Amino acid sequence: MAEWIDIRDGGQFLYDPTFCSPEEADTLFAWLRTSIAWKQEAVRGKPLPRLNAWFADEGLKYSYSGLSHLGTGWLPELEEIRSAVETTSGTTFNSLLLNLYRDGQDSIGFHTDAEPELGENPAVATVSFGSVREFVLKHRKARETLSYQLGHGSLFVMGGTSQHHWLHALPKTEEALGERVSLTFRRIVGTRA
Ligand SMILES: O=C(O)CCC(=O)C(=O)O
Ligand SMILES: [Fe+2]
Repeated sequence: MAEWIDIRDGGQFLYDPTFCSPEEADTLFAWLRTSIAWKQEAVRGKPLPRLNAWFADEGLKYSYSGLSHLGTGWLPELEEIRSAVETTSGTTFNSLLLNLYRDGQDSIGFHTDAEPELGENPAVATVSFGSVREFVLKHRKARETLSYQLGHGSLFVMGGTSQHHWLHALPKTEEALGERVSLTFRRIVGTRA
């Protein structure tokens, strides 16, 4: 059973490399590639170096890339993963941002997931499929970085005060890598329509 690990300044994470069995992970990865309407979003006119999709509880309002969205519900497959993530992480989630990194040149730069609509100490749970990618956490003030190789079928949860003190990123790499999909579950609070 994966355990929570304390990091500097009240941050916490949990890593479960065998969250999905290899067979489950293969099936879900193939399903995600073909069943999700992936879109390249642009922020201030600049295309993001990855593709995205969103799901949220029906009627839930949230903003993303500067646009307001209204949740329209879940697909059964995603609901099943959400429920397993909730059990392992001991947290509940009402929204999901999916990322598709097409190759090693797709990435996400250092940022926090500290949007006000996620509340004071948000937990963000990431399930990974496909190519193994490096996930880096960097403390805002101390010279400390933590690096994890997020593998096919793994679960990584950031919790506690992580989003106040730590930035995270999925750096570009020159390695010839195939696709990776990440499912990032979040809980939006206090914005119900
Ligand atoms: O793909 C990942 O593992 C990280 C994605 C991320 O940080 C985000 O979507 O906010
Ligand atoms: Fe993030």
